[in-house]
Amino acid sequence: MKERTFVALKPDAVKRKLIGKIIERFENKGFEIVAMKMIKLDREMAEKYYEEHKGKEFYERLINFMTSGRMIVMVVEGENAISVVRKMIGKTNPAEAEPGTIRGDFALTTPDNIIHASDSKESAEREIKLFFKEDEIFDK
Ligand SMILES: Nc1ncnc2c1ncn2[C@@H]1O[C@H](COP(=O)(O)OP(=O)(O)OP(=O)(O)O)[C@@H](O)[C@H]1O
Repeated sequence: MKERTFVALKPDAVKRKLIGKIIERFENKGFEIVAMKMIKLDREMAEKYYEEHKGKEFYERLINFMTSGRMIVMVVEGENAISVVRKMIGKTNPAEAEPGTIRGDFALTTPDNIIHASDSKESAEREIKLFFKEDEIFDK
C-alpha cells in the first residue's frame, strides 16, 4: 500500500553534513520525496513534539539537542513507507542499531541519533500536519 511518512534529519545530521548520504538511501530504495524543507525548532515546538517524554531523565538533554541547530524535515512516499523507513533507520539506541541501518552506520549515542521517522499511520498524519501545509506537499 502506497503511504506517506514523516522523516526528520536531526541537528547532528545537518552539522555532520550527512543530509545527502541519508536522502540518497531513501531515493535508492525507490521512495519519492514529496515535501522537504529546512527548519530550526524553537523550544515551544520541541516541547510539543516530544510531549510524551516530559518528566523523563533525558528530557532536558533531548530538548536542548533538538533546538541546537537546523534540521531537514520531509515527507517520504512509497509502498509501506512507514514500516520500511522505520526498518531503514534502525533502533532508537544507535549502539544497538544494526550495521546497514542509518543509525547503525552513522550514530553511536542518544539523543543525537541522526534521524526520526514516524512509527505509525496516526503519528505520520500528526507529524506531517505539524510541519507541512497542504500546499507544501507535491503529488507530481
Ligand atoms: N534513554 C535516552 N537517552 C537520551 N535520549 C533518548 C533516550 N531515549 C530516547 N531518546 C531520544 O528521544 C528520541 C525519541 O525517543 P523515542 O523513544 O520516541 O524513540 P524513536 O521513536 O526511535 O525516536 P524518534 O521519535 O526520534 O524517531 C530518540 O530518538 C532520542 O533522540
